Amino acid sequence: MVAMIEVHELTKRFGPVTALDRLSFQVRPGQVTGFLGPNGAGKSTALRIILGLHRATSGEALIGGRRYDQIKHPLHEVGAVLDADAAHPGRTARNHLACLARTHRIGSGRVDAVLDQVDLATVADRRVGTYSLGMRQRLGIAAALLGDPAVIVLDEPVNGLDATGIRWIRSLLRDLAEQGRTVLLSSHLMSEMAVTADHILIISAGRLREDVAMDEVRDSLEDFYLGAL
Ligand SMILES: Nc1ncnc2c1ncn2[C@@H]1O[C@H](COP(=O)(O)OP(=O)(O)OP(=O)(O)O)[C@@H](O)[C@H]1O
Repeated sequence: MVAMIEVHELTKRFGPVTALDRLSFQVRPGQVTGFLGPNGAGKSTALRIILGLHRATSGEALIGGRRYDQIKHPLHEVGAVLDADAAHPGRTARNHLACLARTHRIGSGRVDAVLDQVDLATVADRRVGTYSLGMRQRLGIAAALLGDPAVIVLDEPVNGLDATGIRWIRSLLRDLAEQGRTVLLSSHLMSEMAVTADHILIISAGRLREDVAMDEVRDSLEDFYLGAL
């Protein structure tokens, strides 16, 4: 189930704006990789191209050697959390996950498994509209894990979460990486990356500035980061 993310010379223009400028990097299995950069650096754009939601102007992004649109059963291979509000507020969490499972030919037993994994089992029959932000984040993660994917991509997963929620996500991501999965998460928070990521990719103005093991820079991360921009 090992799969790498490979980004080759990715360029994305929105009219006159160059959001990504020949961006290249690889994300390896078995570790948490942090995708770090200031607001507007191009992080979300790159993640959206990796996940087939934007088309690149040039270059390509591959998951396990294939573009997202070439993957036959994407939920089985890639789990993504881009937006905590993807579920309809009138639905229960269980219902939301069961529909996703049915649509993607995932066994219904996975619904209970992921509800347990994200600690929502006791509230699974409540409507999502009554959930806190932290609970909605957990539900987004449950949906991403439903197909037991080897690759997990999260855009700013700790935004708006309290200390307990942040610690919970951190330990979940560590567990997923230890299981040999490829975990990529974006953030503009260096402090969060210092305790979560094994490896960091720093981008600014759509270009890769650094690609480095966290152990090499942890002690001076702020200086390193600001120096890289
Ligand atoms: N759909 C779009 N249309 C036009 N410009 C866009 C679009 N999406 C992104 N951009 C521009 O591309 C650049 C990169 O934006 P992006 O959202 O990828 O950055 P980011 O690193 O994710 O930032 P943030 O941390 O603020 O989310 C910005 O200049 C942004 O304004």
